[in-house]
Amino acid sequence: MAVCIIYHSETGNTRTVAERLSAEVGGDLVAVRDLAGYSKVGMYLRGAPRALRGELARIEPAVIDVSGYDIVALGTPVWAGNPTPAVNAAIGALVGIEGKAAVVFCTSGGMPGKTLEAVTAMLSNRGADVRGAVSFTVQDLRQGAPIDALADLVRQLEKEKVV
Ligand SMILES: Cc1cc2nc3c(=O)[nH]c(=O)nc-3n(C[C@H](O)[C@H](O)[C@H](O)COP(=O)(O)O)c2cc1C
Repeated sequence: MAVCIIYHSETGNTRTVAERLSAEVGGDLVAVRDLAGYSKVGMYLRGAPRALRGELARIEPAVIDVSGYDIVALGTPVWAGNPTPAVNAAIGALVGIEGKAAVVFCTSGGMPGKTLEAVTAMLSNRGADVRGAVSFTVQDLRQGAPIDALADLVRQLEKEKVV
């Protein structure tokens, strides 16, 4: 069962979840880069307002073809209670997402706001079948908390696809 794990991460937390998910369930990792190249301060001064407005970043890769996969996992950092502009753009960059099972996840300082709902809505608008959403806090991740809730979701989807 082919799993594609797509994520944006500026400071490493969302990447950590993505890599741990890949270690547990397998799957290819796709790191989305925001070409704005934010500094730490720039993320707050320029990035957060853009996230709040739901803007799309210029990203690399510009096209993300998931047509060869069965399941797509998409992860975003929370910026100002929203997905990042890079993730907004990544959803637009997906090719072959129609009808595909998907799960979404985010990492935050503890106030994820409407991030998971927003990602779910955008993916659904692209025709994905979003089957679950999991929120992680930086504190939990630092303490090595398991990512079972997310890995189990993917495993469950794999089971359903086999039968
Ligand atoms: C610009 C900016 C805005 C943020 N806004 C929020 C927020 O609204 N709520 C929250 O709980 N954490 C917020 N955070 C914390 C991040 O969501 C958290 O550190 C996340 O794990 C970062 O992911 P990354 O390490 O993959 O880049 C913000 C961080 C940045 C840089």
